[in-house]
Amino acid sequence: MFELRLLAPEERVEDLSDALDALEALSVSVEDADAQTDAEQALFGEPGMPPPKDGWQRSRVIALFPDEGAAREAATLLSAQDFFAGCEVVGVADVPEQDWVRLTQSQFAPVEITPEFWIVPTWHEPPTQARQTIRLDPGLAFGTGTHPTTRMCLRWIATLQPAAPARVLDYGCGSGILAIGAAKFGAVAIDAVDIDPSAVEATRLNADANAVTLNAGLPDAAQGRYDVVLANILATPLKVLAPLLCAHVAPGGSLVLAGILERQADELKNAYAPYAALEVSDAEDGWILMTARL
Ligand SMILES: C[S@@+](CC[C@H](N)C(=O)[O-])C[C@H]1O[C@@H](n2cnc3c(N)ncnc32)[C@H](O)[C@@H]1O
Repeated sequence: MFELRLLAPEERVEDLSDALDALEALSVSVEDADAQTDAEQALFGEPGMPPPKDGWQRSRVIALFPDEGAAREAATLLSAQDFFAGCEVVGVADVPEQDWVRLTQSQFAPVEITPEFWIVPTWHEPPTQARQTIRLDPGLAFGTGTHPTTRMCLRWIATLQPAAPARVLDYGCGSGILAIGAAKFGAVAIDAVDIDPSAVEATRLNADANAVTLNAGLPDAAQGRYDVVLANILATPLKVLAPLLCAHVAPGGSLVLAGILERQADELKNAYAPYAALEVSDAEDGWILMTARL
């Protein structure tokens, strides 16, 4: 395979990517051309959402083609377009054959939640100190343990006492990682719900792979009261869902919310004030975990 390397200002990245797709590039990736320099720009997206921009001030756009002729022809065609103004062809290079599966897998190492609790891809051996593991491979649904919001929820779950059998609701389950974590820490009756049917399917598959019994479904599968209600979504839907989520928490039960940025703490406290007194109980990389006892 051959890669065509281009430089583009931020406002040209979308047009360039669309044109490369139309020219049947096998893949198009965009990187910060100033990465690892003082001019590097951080682009943050909320969990499950794309970053707020299409590219960086100076973006490196790399398109993969099956042969050199196709890569060079794409460079010629693009250079003739009006929207190419301000862009630059850096070159065409041969990409050595690689074991792509192995390369992709090598990017997903086990993730430590606590020194004894780890998320471990199926192609890895669990670390020797792991006493509890969730086996999970990257898939279509959000939740592999690499995002701070998921990790904070899992750290909270790891404090559950195995002696107290708990009915748990995972609202916005994604991959099902929180529901599976709750099962590993003693929960006995677990409902995991999501508006996305592919997340429901992923949750079922991941639960089976972890030998965990749970009930996965669309949101109306959540019924009655639970000892623990977990929801890692985003601040705006969490505010809308406040009465519904709180109505699912049993008296004396716990509400655990994530997907909230530090600066959103007061908005969330106010939205939940009629039902629960939310407190910030963990923080990581600008994200917070908010919990309440009802
Ligand atoms: C950030 S992911 C969290 C996944 C997983 N629970 C975790 O902690 O990694 C949020 C999930 O919530 C789901 N979701 C978003 N809005 C929802 C809503 N109103 N009701 C139920 N699920 C929702 C999304 O489809 C997505 O799978």
